[in-house]
Amino acid sequence: RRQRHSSLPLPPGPRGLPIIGNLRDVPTKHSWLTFQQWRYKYDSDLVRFNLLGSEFVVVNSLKVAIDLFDRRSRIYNDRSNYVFSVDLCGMGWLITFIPYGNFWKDTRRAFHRGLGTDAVKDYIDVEVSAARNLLVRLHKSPEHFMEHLRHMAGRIIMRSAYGIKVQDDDDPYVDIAERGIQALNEGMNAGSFLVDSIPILRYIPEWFPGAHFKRFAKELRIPVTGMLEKPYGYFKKQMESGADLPQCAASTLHENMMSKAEDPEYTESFIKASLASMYTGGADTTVSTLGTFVLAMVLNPEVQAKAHAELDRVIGTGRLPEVSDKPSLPYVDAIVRETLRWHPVVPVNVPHRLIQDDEYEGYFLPEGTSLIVNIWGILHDPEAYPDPMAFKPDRFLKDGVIDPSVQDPMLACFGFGRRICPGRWLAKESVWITISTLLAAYRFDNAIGPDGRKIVPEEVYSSGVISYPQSFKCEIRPRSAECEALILAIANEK
Ligand code: HEM
Repeated sequence: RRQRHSSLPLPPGPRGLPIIGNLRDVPTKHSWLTFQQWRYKYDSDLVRFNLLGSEFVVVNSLKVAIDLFDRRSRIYNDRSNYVFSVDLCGMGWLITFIPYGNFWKDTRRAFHRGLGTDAVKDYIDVEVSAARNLLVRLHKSPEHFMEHLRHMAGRIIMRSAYGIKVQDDDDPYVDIAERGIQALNEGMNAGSFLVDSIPILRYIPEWFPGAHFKRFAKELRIPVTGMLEKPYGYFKKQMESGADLPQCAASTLHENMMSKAEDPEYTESFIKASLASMYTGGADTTVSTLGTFVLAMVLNPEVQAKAHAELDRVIGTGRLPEVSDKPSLPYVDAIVRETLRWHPVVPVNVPHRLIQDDEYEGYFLPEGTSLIVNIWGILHDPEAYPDPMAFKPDRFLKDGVIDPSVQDPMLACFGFGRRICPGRWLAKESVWITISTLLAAYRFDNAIGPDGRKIVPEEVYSSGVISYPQSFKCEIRPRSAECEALILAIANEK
């Protein structure tokens, strides 16, 4: 029991039981729905709960998230709450889990140099070419659309991070990265995080009954380390052999940082961490966003028809939009915003750890508290977004243009403070390019079941850190003969 240093109360929240705290109150699935109910039940934007002695506070409003994570960023952006479990699974290099400190700052700096605001312009061609490749793959096997989206995301990141041109099928580097991501997800779900709440578990030998999580964590280290080392190894080999390397984050970082490094070993360690974090942070998030887009189009044919009408009017049929067309396509822009809002990829972010006692609006927040932002809750606040469960791009428009008075979902969906998603520039660009390209070429409809009736996909989402739409069936067809001819012409360009 910690000594309290304040007479102020803690934020309100459910009463817990001795030792386990609120373990039974926090659902393991779709926790964001419960967090939103708590907001109303306790009439507070800050709700507290306790898990096995660890204090948590859920932030349920944009204003509070900005006040704490942006305005008090020095003390609200640590992540040392996972050091033991992360070390156990060999994930210590992943930016998301690096505690606030010099290694994290250097890794983020490298990320910004490689894929930050300015650098991202260099990869527009990569994103456009990946979106065109997606059109061709969809034409061949539309039923495997989720796999094609995954391939496209891998293609963009491998090329922009390491300069690797991914093969059309069974690419070894995508395979390594995918196995690494799967291992990371399994590690996060396997209970290894218990060692952070109950540190004594660290000393339990692997053979001890119930210590299977330790053996499991050890197995995960192989794919997780492969993801860090193998693509980087390829890049380095190419570089050392004097091969003609395409412009990529790895080459930018070598030019700008490695060549001037006082301690090359240390510099290389954070460069490698930033590059591998690009794939880890960028692949699944992009796939989930685009999966949500396809689901939204199938469930909302009237929205799709409006987008098609806008594209036909502005750029003409049988043509693909270019990035420079963006300002003339406000309805497509509104669809991108609504896709990011409707089912945010990260509904509840990975907790930020508070590094010193603090007070906010009459509540005491003790050092060591883990703060979670209910991103889903913020993006489903009926005051900001009336009828929040519906997919309505029109909510962002007024007189045919984007209405600046409607809260941009990008203010919340990429997180907050110094931990805000460093890949958001790349993500924003590639999501817009892919959505506009898909809308220009294809129509998404309900699949027809064996009984001849339309199959209406359910809006069911997974519950991990990254939330995905459950796999669903749909029909994806070129919008017209002209569009089909365009897709076949792209296929023949190769
Ligand atoms: C639609 C796509 C994406 C969404 C919605 C998204 C969302 C997020 C969110 C909510 C966070 C947590 C921020 C916080 O803790 O407050 C995050 C962190 C992160 N994202 Fe993204 N992201 C996306 C795409 C990407 C891409 C394309 C990359 C890489 C190229 C990336 C790399 C990362 C990394 C490395 C972190 C960890 C940052 C840190 O802890 O310092 N993300 N992202």
